[in-house]
Amino acid sequence: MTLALGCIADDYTGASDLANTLTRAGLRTVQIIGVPADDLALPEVDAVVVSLKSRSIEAGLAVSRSRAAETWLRGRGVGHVLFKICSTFDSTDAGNIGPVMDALRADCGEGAVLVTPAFPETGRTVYQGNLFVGAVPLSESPLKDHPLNPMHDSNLVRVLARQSSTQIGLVDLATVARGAEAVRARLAELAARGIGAAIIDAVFDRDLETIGLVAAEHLLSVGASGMGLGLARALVSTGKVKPAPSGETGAAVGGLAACLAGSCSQATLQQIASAERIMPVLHLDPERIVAGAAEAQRALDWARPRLAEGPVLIASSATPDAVAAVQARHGRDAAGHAIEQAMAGIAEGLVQAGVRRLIVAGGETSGAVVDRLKIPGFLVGVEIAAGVPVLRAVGASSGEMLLALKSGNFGGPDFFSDALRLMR
Ligand SMILES: Nc1ncnc2c1ncn2[C@@H]1O[C@H](COP(=O)(O)OP(=O)(O)O)[C@@H](O)[C@H]1O
Ligand SMILES: O=C(O)[C@@H](O)C(=O)COP(=O)(O)O
Repeated sequence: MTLALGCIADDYTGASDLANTLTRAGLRTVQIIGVPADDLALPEVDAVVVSLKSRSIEAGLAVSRSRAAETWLRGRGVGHVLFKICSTFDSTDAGNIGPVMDALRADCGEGAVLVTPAFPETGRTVYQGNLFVGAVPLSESPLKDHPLNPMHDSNLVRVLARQSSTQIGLVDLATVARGAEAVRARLAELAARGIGAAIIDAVFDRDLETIGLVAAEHLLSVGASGMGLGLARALVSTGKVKPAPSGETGAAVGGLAACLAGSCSQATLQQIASAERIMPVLHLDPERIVAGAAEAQRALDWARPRLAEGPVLIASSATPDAVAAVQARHGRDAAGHAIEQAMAGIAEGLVQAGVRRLIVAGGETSGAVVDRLKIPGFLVGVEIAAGVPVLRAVGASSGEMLLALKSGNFGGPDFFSDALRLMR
């Protein structure tokens, strides 16, 4: 079997968002956790999304893991690799988007790489190289307060230039609007000037379709789910993939249900407030989490007797001021890591207590949870909200399980009840 598209995602929620988009566009897609073993037997699929937890780790490690994933994908005959990043370009001046892009580009010998985080369905658009989140520039959006990578510059040409060793160009919306031939010509012109990557504007899905047609002729692209949409539609429209009906509809799993939230995004804080009306919610004390294992144990002792009555929600999420206070005392990475590991321990305890339907809010948080549960991969089911599908765990030691890995920023106010309704 030859894979039509290989993807390397820098976090697990991002990977399931992309797998969801590819599936909806007609590509049979599987999401794999970590770099797969050489002898992994794949089902009959068109696309593989390799999920890494490489967004917020040291850049050198992100590069080596991404390279290993690329080698695996190319070894399976993949012509085009999409490096999936966040639609809000989550990164710091140290990386990891630039260093990973540079390494993958060097490995495959690509000229100029097309880069766009645009994902109009969730309000992410790019104009003149500037990223908008809904109606506001990135630097004025809630992403300015992200606990791990606060975003203070909306101009992605500048942001990527600070992270990359190559010069960064721009393919503007006027060029995209003129169609694929105009984009090809502009890209060739940039490559001839030695420019190794270009932010490309996109405001509507039709822009992404144009971008996808050109990107699919190359070896590498960098983008969010919108780039995935463009590539998938190009693969279908050029006859390289025969579209399949979307979404697996396996048997109900049943079992107990629980929700975990480690995202501190505005959207997640609102969703937690809304969940308080329909299920018991425990707010963890971040100070006590950093101090030791007792807080995770308290959470499990609180949850166990309640689970038989219905779903519960356990959250570490806090407002920007409270997050800043914890980080000032313990350091950003140490606090984040301790809280992620506590959430992973709680997830493990919940599964031991019989939870088989688990919803996790937050990308890094989801990464820690899925790693702890040692889930090797997922099949994509129905869509709960834009960018968030129901996932069926494949090969997990706990047996049948349904999960939803929600990007902190995604989903409407009633996301938790919306998800529980669809996770049977
Ligand atoms: N109360 C808190 N104080 C400080 N950091 C927190 C708190 N709660 C969660 N975190 C950390 O914030 C980060 C949130 O990132 P993530 O899970 O990726 O969410 P998102 O999807 O919103 O980016 C994680 O590292 C998490 O452990
Ligand atoms: O592209 C996106 O916005 C998401 O797919 C994504 O990457 C989510 O990251 P987190 O917000 O850290 O969950």
